Amino acid sequence: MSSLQRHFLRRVVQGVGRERKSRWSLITERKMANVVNDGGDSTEKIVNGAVGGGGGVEDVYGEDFATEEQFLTPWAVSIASGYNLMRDPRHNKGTAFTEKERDAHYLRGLLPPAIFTQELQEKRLMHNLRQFEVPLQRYMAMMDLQERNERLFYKLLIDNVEELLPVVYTPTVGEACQKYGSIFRRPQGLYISLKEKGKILEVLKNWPERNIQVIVVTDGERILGLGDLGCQGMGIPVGKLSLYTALGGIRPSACLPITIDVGTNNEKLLNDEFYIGLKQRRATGQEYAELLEEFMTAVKQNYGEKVLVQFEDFANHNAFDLLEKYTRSHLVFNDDIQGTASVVLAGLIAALKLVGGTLADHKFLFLGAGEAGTGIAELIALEISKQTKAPVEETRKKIWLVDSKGLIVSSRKESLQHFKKPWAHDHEPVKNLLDAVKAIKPTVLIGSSGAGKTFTKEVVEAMASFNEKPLILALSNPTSQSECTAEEAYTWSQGRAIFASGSPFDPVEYNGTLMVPGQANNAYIFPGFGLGLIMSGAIRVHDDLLLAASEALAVQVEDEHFEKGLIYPPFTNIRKISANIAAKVADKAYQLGLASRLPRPKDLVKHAESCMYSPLYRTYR
Ligand SMILES: O=C([O-])CC(=O)C(=O)O
Ligand SMILES: [Mg+2]
Repeated sequence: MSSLQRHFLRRVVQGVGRERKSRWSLITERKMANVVNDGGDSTEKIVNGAVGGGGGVEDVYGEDFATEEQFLTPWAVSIASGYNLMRDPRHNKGTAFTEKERDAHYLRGLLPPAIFTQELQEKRLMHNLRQFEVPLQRYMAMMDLQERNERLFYKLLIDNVEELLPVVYTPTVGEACQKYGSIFRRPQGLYISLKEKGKILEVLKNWPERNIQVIVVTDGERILGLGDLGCQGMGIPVGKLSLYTALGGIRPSACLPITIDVGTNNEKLLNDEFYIGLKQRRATGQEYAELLEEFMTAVKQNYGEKVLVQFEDFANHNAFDLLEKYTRSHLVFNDDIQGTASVVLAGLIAALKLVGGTLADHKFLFLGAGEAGTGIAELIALEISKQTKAPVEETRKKIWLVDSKGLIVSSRKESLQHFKKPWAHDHEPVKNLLDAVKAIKPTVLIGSSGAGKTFTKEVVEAMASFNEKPLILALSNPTSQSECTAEEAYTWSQGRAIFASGSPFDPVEYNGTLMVPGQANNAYIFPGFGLGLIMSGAIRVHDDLLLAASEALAVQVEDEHFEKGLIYPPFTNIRKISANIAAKVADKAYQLGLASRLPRPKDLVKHAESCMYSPLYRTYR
């Protein structure tokens, strides 16, 4: 018996209860088996699990996978029919099961007689959701829906993306992580703690899905700008992966959220009776490195080398090292360093239409020299180098960073962490941000410190005193950590600032004009970027792929957006945007010889669209 067969058998034995045979679920499992067995290289559409764009098609899985014999193999026994089918969020349709399905799948009497369309269910749920005034209640209602009816969850999220992104993602996900222990209902991902040391491969095998394409992993040490939330950081991988599906079209069963629990240094959590993690201080050094090494090895062993591992919300001191260590052996991507960099670069490229000049004509000042700050700075330097052919050592000199000790200058070089060293330029010491703004006179001010309210009135006024249109990006999340609000940026610059922030702000009226702030959030990039990697079968990430993603996003800002002062397109079109990003990333991967899925599809945009998961219900025969 193969390990896959054993796995399914285990699922059956683990009390799935009834052993009624239902064709569609068998066929689903067979398809997964095929994908796993052929190493993921069957047709691309199957690889990404979207058949003909999904929904509404009779028996979309086709009959060809199933023979009577396969029906009788033990591991292929139906895992859901009747009551269990309704309890299976991946296949449940609730009141939308048709008469035929109710007959065929033992659902008679288990549902009230009315049959709803998915649209009507959506309308009802959106109405219910809007009754909750507290964002966290909306978050919990959405998580409940995801646990109950996955396709409906994604339909809501995709159709109402601007309204629901702040609910399942920043800022609300931040609060959810802070309170994760009390609101915890069902595990939504894998927890790998120090207790699992030596057994990580086995733990991975406990996850019910085999064909994983994207893992988002955190160790919870720097959750958004909220600091160490330990094991409760799980909300972040869960939220990011729901965006991978909703925004990038990766099918949900291919997504795996993981939290690595090496303890927490958060005293409040250590003393909280509802804390769900290990109650010990963080393991560091060799103990930490060994656990991560075991994890990365197990991931590759279990899922192959094309699984994308996205590092999320690790603290600076681990994030850079992990990325550097695994970038040559695994398909890894750090969203906070690389995803944020790519989205900000896109915004800057787009903003040139409003502020004029080339990137090389601008001067950049950052508050915050961690993952986001140095990641963005480096990508800007690379792009300028690409455009001007100047060496990157030169182009870095247009970029200045301020950390907690003031402007980073060469006289500090010895005491700097390695990721700050490239930014230590010659200048006399400057103690604080305001003085740095006055001394450097940047055209672009970027906040990436995780510290809220740090772009004070004086700082914004200084920016506005020597820039006609100061470009101000307050990237820290969630909203409470934003360097300034949209209203402050507009008011203090007399309505001249071009402003975008990591967490969303509502439009602001200034002197009778409605100012619309953009959201410079990595959610624009990682879903499409990941799709591009997956559909091309990329085996490594390269900086040029990030640059390709930035350029792909920037060109999708249209005149009507610029007229409103926006430097990002609205999220409403995000799936189309993601398909375009995916196509450009895949194209670059093919050019660089990093793509393993051959032959290269001719029309990569169309191909990306055809690979995307559709949340529409399927009809079960
Ligand atoms: O999650 C977000 O909204 C953006 C992000 O990666 C972070 O702030 O760490
Ligand atoms: Mg993050």
